[in-house]
Order: sequence, then C-alpha cells, then structure tokens
Amino acid sequence: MTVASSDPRDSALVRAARGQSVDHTPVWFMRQAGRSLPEYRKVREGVPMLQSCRTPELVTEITLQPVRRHKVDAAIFFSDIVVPLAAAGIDLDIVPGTGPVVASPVRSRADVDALPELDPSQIDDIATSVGMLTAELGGTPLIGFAGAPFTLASYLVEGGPSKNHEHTKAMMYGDPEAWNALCAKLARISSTFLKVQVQAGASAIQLFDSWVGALSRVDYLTYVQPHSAAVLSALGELDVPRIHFGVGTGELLPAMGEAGADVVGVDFRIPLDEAARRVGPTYALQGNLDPALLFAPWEPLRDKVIEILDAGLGARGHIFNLGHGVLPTTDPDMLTRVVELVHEHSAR
Ligand SMILES: Cc1c2[nH]c(c1CCC(=O)O)Cc1[nH]c(c(CCC(=O)O)c1C)Cc1[nH]c(c(CCC(=O)O)c1C)Cc1[nH]c(c(C)c1CCC(=O)O)C2
Repeated sequence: MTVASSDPRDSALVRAARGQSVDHTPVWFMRQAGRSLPEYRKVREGVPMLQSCRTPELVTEITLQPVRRHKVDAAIFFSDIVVPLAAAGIDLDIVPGTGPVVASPVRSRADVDALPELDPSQIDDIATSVGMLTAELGGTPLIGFAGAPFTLASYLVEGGPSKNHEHTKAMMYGDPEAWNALCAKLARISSTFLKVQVQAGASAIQLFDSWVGALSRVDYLTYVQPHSAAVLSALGELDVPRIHFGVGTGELLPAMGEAGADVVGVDFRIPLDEAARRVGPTYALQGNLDPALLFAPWEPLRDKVIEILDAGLGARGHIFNLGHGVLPTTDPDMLTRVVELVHEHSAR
C-alpha cells in the first residue's frame, strides 16, 4: 500500500513503471491535452502549434488542463516530437489536420551531414516550462517525451506524414551509412531533449516510435533498435522510468523492451495478456484501450476497460492508457468516466 506523498517518485505511475506495488492502477492518456478539450481549443485560438509549444505559460496551462479535468495519474508535457528539430534550426512546420511538414526532405548523405545538432541552450524555454509545471503538479508526475529516431527520420526523409515510408526504407536499404548517420544524429537530438526535461523535473519519460510498426522484426533489429537503445541508455544515469511505445508493434514488443525500456507501450491490436506473455516478467506494460471505443456505448466500453485492467495484473506492472492518442472528436466526459472506473475497479 502506498501512502499519500507529494514526491512524484512515490506516485502510482512511477511505482507501476518500476514493477513496485501500487494502491491502484495508474491511468493517463496519450494526447490527453489537445483538441478533445474545449478549454484547449480556447487557449490555442490564433496561436500556431510550434509557437504554443515554445511559450511556457501556454505549455503549463495546456499540460495541466487534462489533469484538472480528468484526475489522471500523470501529466504529459505539452510539446511535439518535432519541437527539438525545429529548435535545432530545421525548417519545418506543424500543419493543422496534417502534422509535421519539412521544407527540404532529407534524401542523401549530404542532406544528413547538413542537419544541425541541438544545443541544450536552444531549448531553455523547455526547461522553464518543465520547472513551472512541476511546481504546480506537486506529487503528480510529469512525463517528458521525445520521438524515437525511426519516427523522426520518417518525417524528415518523407517530408511529412507517410503511409508507406517508401523513401525512408529506400535510404535504409540503399544507403545504410547515411541512414545510420541520420539516426545517430536524431538519437543525440532526442537524448538532449529528454535530458533537459528530466533535469528540469520530469519524473518519467516516453520515447514515441509511433510508426515503427511499419518494419519487420529483422529490419527493426538491424536498422532501428541500436539507435533507440542509444537514446534510452543516455537516460540511464538519470534514474527515471522509461516508457517505449509504437503503433502496430505486436511483433516488436520484446525487441522494444530490449532497446532499454522499463515499460513497453502496447497498441490495441493485441490483447494485453498476450503482450505480457510476449515481453515476459522483465517489463511493465502500458495500454491498451482502442481510442475508437470511447465512441461506443458505456456498457461494452466498461467491460473492455475491466478486461484490460484484469489482464494487466499478469504483467510486471501496468499503466492504463489508450492504444494510441485521444481522437480529436472524443467526448471528454468519457475519458473522465474511464479514469473513475480504472481507479474504482483497480483499488487494492
Ligand atoms: C507522431 C507524433 C507527432 N507528435 C507526437 C507524436 C507521437 C505520438 C503519436 O503517435 O501520436 C507527440 C505529441 N504531440 C503532442 C503531444 C502532447 C502531449 C499529449 O499527448 O497530450 C505529444 C506527446 C501534441 C500535438 N501535436 C499535434 C497536435 C495537434 C495540434 C492542434 O491542436 O492543431 C497536438 C495537440 C500535431 C501533430 N504532430 C504530429 C501529428 C501526427 C500531429 C497531428 C496532426 C493533426 O491531426 O492536426 C507528430
């Protein structure tokens, strides 16, 4: 039984991530801050996404909104995976309804070599935002995050969102040296972005490799895992739990754990008890309610939440989450109800 404490290291989220006992299953939602909340749409009015991410007062307000409203067990830092790339000087924008769009796609070794590094001094505002947030959050942990090298590389090489990642795979296979140089650079940028967040007070981190499910296991092990491992091991000395998530990664879950995670994020395509069997007793799990089920009637939704909570008991630790981000048209009251149910049903 955990006692109430104002130290986020004693929170249910951090304890579950470490495989320690908890008094309830912690819950948060990917994209809990965002368009599903009217209070978010209000404060974002007229402010471009990248500018919002670099304005500490706005980052603090937006990050706190879902914590106040839903009583989730963690805040996720309001930012974006491309913020450190833009901060380093790469010309890109986040286009509403589309996602990140890069002015000059990276297609050759020369393009890779021309990419800048990120100096921590270029993201002083990120440290400021995290400091303001942790002061407000008290015992509620703040999760810092970054994009993993493959997912960032896909945006840079394709020039924007991609279904098939064809230019990315073409570089991976056609010029492995350029590919490895690109991913090594992105690993350094992500490590810096994460370290700044943790040193400023984040209590856990999540490395998003959202699109890595596009790869076979062998390609993942050959071309991607070493670079993700470099990011996760760079965080090792800072002693915060590391969550590693991607979409469509049923075949990659053990390999993503072995990249150096403490918690493996699971999407909704495989049952959580099957995920627990696949990763074994070494890793805690996070997941995995289908975000589309928040549009279903309460009864089947409730049954699914309970099924996931019960399956999670078979893992080293369980953090309840969605299998991917909150969809923008979700009724936020459904999220609040899910949080209440998770807390009620999992109370030990
Ligand atoms: C792939 C990826 C991106 N960004 C991110 C990922 C990994 C997570 C995932 O798999 O979803 C990470 C991210 N982006 C955002 C967060 C905020 C924290 C949170 O989860 O609440 C996080 C963790 C805010 C955001 N990032 C973005 C928004 C929407 C901006 C808006 O409100 O207009 C938000 C709230 C923009 C963005 N940025 C990206 C996409 C695909 C989009 C959506 C495009 C759109 O539909 O408009 C790239």
